[in-house]
Amino acid sequence: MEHEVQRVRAAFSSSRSHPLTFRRRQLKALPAMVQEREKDVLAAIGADLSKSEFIAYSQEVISVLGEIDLMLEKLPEWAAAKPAQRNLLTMLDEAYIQPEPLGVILIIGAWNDPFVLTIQPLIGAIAAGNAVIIKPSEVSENTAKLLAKLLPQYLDQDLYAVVNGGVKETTELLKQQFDHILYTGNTAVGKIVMQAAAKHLTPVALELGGKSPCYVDRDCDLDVACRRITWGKFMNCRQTCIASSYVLCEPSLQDLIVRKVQEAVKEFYGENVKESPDYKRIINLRHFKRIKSLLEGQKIAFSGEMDEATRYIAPTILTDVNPDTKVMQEEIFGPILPIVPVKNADEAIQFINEHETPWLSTGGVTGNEVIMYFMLSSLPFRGVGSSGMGAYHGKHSFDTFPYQRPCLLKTLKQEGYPLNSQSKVGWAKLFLLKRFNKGRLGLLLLTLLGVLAALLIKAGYC
Ligand SMILES: NC(=O)C1=CN([C@@H]2O[C@H](COP(=O)(O)OP(=O)(O)OC[C@H]3O[C@@H](n4cnc5c(N)ncnc54)[C@H](O)[C@@H]3O)[C@@H](O)[C@H]2O)C=CC1
Ligand SMILES: CCCCCCCCCC(=O)O
Repeated sequence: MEHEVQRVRAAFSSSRSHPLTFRRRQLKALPAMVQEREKDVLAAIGADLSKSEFIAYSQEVISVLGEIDLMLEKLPEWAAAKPAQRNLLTMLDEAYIQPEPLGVILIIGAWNDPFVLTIQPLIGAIAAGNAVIIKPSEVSENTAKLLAKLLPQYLDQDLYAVVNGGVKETTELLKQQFDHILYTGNTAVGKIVMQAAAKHLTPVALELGGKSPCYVDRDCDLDVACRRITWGKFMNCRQTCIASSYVLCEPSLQDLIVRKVQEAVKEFYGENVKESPDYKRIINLRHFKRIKSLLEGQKIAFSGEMDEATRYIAPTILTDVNPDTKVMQEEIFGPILPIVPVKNADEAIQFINEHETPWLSTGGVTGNEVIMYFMLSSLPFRGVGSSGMGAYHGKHSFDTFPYQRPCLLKTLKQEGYPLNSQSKVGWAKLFLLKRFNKGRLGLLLLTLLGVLAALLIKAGYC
């Protein structure tokens, strides 16, 4: 492992990942890979998560292709140095902010959307000029193996490496020094990642899990609301971190919501959900048993059907759910929709605020919608509090993976050091502190004085 990280670091030290032409070439290789090996990519995702080709493409491939197009279009603008505002003391100097590659980035992916959650951060890291070690989740092993096979065929093999393996390998990787780590996965492991990173003072972006509350108001269009909740909640068997976890509504709406979600399930997946090609399975037996245990003692208003042999859990709705039960305490990450009755919107807000983040301070918010903000690259994809820190997608990836290096290139003419006299400190105060040059007239005078002083300095009179 150490050798692999050193190999990638040596490639980064050669600086060949820096030029924009190189970054563009690497970025362009990714859609080529997706196009030429589309069948393999969709088959691997399908084998891991039983997603049909249509669904795998729309959930995992489209946003990757969109992200690459955006990066290619915006790279020259985002990577360019940005002029910084100068003050009277630096009027003759050059001041700018230059986005610089950080170095070697570690990307640790999760299994639930194994392609997009690994490749989308990779795009940002490449665009920002970094070298990258990619650690796909071992749980989605088909996608992990395919990435290890394909990426070296399309990308620079020394700068971008895939490391496969389980907890042992990830633990070993985390002992190495990186310049940034982006981890997607559960909160408990997020803490392990952050502890490991702290040893090297490595910055982290943690994309973690949590609860995503969904409040259904009496005045909303209930048909539309229930269709959207159904789509987000049961897509990928709700193995999606940002889909609604539970519904809060007035008691009088509860039965209506059950009925309308039930209707939408029938419309989306047919009479027999188990036979629907669009309905997925739970990723493994461990998660199947965990989700099953969440139903103990609950009032099941719809379905609850399960089949351990095929890890099938039907879209299931629980009503009158007690907030103190396990299903409301843990992240569900499965197709179970608890409904918790509350008196009104105020009580819903109070309920959400009393629970662990995401509270009303959430990583993201959607109104009249679920999930879809993931598809809009102009919005940062992020958690807050216990659902994580740091953001990526589009420009936000570009603000995460390079660092913004402040650059001040000073003229050689203006030399006033050392600042060791009362009069020099007086001049510095006058030039730098607003409260010493209050009032428009004073400011104008001061500006004129500054310009005059600057011209005199430039002309060599001082
Ligand atoms: N905020 C976000 O963007 C997203 C968050 N998630 C969250 O991810 C979770 C589901 O993924 P997981 O089951 O955690 O995925 P997982 O079991 O695949 O773990 C994620 C990664 O962590 C590594 N890992 C696991 N245990 C480890 C340990 N003890 N030490 C070091 N590394 C370890 C694995 O090798 C893997 O690469 C859910 O909580 C979900 O909410 C999922 C998707 C998106
Ligand atoms: C139009 C399809 C939208 C798919 C969104 C996929 C979200 C992936 C990240 C997650 O697991 O939370």
